[in-house]
Amino acid sequence: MQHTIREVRAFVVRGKGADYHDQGGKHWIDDHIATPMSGYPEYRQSRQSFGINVLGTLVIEIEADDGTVGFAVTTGGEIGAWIVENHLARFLEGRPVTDIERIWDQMYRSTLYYGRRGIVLNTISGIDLALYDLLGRLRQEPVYALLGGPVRDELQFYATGARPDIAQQLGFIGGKMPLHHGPAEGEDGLERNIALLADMREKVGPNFWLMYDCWMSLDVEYATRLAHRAADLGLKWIEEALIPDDYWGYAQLKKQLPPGMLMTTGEHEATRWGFRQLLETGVDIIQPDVGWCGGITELIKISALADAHGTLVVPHGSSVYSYHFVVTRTNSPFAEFLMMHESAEEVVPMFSPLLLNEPVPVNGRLRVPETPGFGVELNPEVERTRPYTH
Ligand SMILES: C[C@H](O)[C@H](O)[C@@H](O)[C@@H](O)C(=O)O
Ligand SMILES: [Mg+2]
Repeated sequence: MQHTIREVRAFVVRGKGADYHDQGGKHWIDDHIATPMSGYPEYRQSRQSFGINVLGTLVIEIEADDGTVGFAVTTGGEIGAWIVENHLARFLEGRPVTDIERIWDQMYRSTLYYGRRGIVLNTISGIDLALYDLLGRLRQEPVYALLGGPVRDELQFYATGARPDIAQQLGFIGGKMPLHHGPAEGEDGLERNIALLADMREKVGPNFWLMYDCWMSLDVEYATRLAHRAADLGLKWIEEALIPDDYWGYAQLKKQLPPGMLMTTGEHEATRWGFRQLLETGVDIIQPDVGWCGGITELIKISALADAHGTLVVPHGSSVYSYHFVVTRTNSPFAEFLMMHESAEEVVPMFSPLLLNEPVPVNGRLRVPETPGFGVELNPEVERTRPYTH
């Protein structure tokens, strides 16, 4: 039976949730982490000081003609809600739920004059994810079954956070740390970056994966020096060393890295075109966020392009939205789990407290639940507002 879309609704949630950088108190994720703003000392201690958490969470609900509601969450807040209600809803309401490709193409093409990447693609991603959630609920199938089914029984994860030593004890296959010091802090900062890595290598032994996430904070020269110093400590990959638009810098960095060290990036890239340009740099692993790159519909295309290049796709941590995708792709052998516990010492749901039934890895592994859609529900105790209607 064909179902049509009755209404699209957009809500905003403030605090934690999908805008996972929006944490309070003393959280490892906001503790002097190197960023593109680190050249300004006043913005060096905290990423919230320059606004990493200004957007907030965007919640998108899509209701079918029989009352079934699919939803998804992403980073987008009030700006995303405005785009949904005032621009994109027109391409969904009254249309078959299965019109996913046509809806995506119209959302992308109709926003090209002000979109292409960033908040507009976050919003398009959120709508696309909500459509897949709705379709899964209508068909009573998990999203991974709509994507061709699992190619592995369970997912294995590396953990991102301040404590790779604890991640090792918790059964993860590796630990990715945020880089704390960028070029503006000179040789002293570089030595401190290396000292932290050396200390962690001492704690985890020679074989546990250790990675640095540079969050767009470096230049080619500094990243090259850091990589060569870190090679002796077995750094497995250097992540997002440069700003996303510097494809030329990434191509240069890839040529200058020590043999065997991987170059990874992509969480702030979007669309098959952006990733085509990134793949031409020789990047070893791309890390699209399914809530930011264009959703499942676009990530399928990005992943196939990467597969043809022999490039792995390990999506940026985005909870169930990446798990249902990764489990169906042969070139996604493992996934990321972001440790959102404030000291990264415990496994807690990534988007907590926003979602009910949000699964987490146990001993670094997870069987994706067979529950219809993405298998999660919105927590009714989390306050949300609908700032616009149409
Ligand atoms: C840990 C990093 O600084 C970011 O906060 C993180 O969101 C992202 O870059 C990641 O790869 O998990
Ligand atoms: Mg990253």
